Amino acid sequence: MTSIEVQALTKEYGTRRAVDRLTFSVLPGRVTGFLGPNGAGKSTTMRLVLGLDRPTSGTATIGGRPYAELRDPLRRVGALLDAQAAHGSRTGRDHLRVLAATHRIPDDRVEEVLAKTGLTSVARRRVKTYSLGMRQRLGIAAALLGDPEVVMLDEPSNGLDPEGIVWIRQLLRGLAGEGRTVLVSSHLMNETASFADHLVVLGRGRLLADTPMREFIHARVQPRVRVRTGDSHDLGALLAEHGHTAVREPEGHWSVPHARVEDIGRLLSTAGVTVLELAAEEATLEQAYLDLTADETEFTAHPTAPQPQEA
Ligand SMILES: Nc1ncnc2c1ncn2[C@@H]1O[C@H](COP(=O)(O)OP(=O)(O)OP(=O)(O)O)[C@@H](O)[C@H]1O
Repeated sequence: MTSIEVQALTKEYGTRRAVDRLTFSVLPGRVTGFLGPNGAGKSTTMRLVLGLDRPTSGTATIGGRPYAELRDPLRRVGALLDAQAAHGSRTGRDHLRVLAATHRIPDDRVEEVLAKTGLTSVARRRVKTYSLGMRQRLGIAAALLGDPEVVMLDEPSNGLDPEGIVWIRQLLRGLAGEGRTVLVSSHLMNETASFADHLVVLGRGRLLADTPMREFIHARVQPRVRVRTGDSHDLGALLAEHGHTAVREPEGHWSVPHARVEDIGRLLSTAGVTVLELAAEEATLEQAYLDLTADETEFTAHPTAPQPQEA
């Protein structure tokens, strides 16, 4: 199957380095989440992979060839970069038929992707009447038209309603399950956590991480046990006797880092403590991501300190 290979890829706009010596691979059979703060270089990298922009140096290839050299590119690579790209005065169906005709793709396939993206009932409407979510679906339908081995989607969940978000998750998992190479950029961490197997994270054009998602989270955020008790016990002292450092949170519960829920539960039960809540707090992708990118964010709102009131 086909991988995307990015090798020492660099793109400068004037004096600004948007992409800085990036090297990574996107492999088949899994969904790779492409993350990074605003302006980190995700869209630029995707544009370079798709031959829409020329690198200053380095290479980006698909199955060993630059995009421009692919024969029948729509059948090899499907991409959604900008959901607004469709012609507003065409119907959704006609937009796809025009694309299909230029690649000798039969009209039956247009009907298939309309059905797959839930657009059959609105296929006769002009694109300018479509909501943002419907345009996203149309962009995804266009990306899937050639039944490509490689699928690249820039912010595909943008504008989708909750049902659409569930749909895209299943779609991405399905594409990877069929052995395709799937690269998806997103700002939504919970979303990305629900569909990605692997992550590539950029900050200011540089590679910050290229790792399986589980490893990415567990290397940065420790799982904790959350406990709330009914008694006014000094839980901190009790847990300290057993080698745990518990922290009392402002909301009133206790957090016990590096602990297992089974051990804490047994310990509290033996001590006769009334337990109201006991849960394993899973580390989240959002925590891990914010930890990694804290210093890489170009646009950060700094809270201003309150100024002394003038008399
Ligand atoms: N055509 C261009 N001309 C000049 N600068 C550009 C151009 N395209 C992108 N840039 C700059 O390159 C940097 C990377 O932008 P890019 O859009 O690739 O980031 P991104 O990670 O996709 O951001 P976002 O999450 O906001 O979409 C930014 O500083 C951006 O201003």
